[in-house]
Amino acid sequence: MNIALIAHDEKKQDIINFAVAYTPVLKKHRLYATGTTGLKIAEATGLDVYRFKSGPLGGDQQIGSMIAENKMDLVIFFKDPLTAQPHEPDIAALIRLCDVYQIPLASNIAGAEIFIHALERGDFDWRKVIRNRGEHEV
Ligand SMILES: O=C(CO)COP(=O)(O)O
Repeated sequence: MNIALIAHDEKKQDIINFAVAYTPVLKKHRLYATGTTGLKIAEATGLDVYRFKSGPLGGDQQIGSMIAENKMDLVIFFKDPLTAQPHEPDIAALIRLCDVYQIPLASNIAGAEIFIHALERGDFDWRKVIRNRGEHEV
């Protein structure tokens, strides 16, 4: 599975803790991240993470582009609900594309923990079918 990992600054420690706790699961998948999030996860876990640009510099849009191309299976995006971001339109666009293409999105650690167990159980294997068809459902 291709998994995107993203966190705003106030949530970076959450995503590091999450990635450390679930390194054995995450290492079985292809990981993508926005710039700073990816760097911090790689440093903390040793996981191989493909890093896009930092969020405010277009990273959310790059991940959105992968969704539009049917190349992203799961998005874990720990948003900071208490701080205004300079790139709110990009964040909204990424979330919107998850909804357009039915891509599972966890926006906090509580949801992400459920996702990771679901991933282990194979609950997201339907994504392989959709991806291998080469086109989205919509
Ligand atoms: O801003 C972000 C997501 O909207 C995250 O970007 P960074 O991972 O580069 O901090």
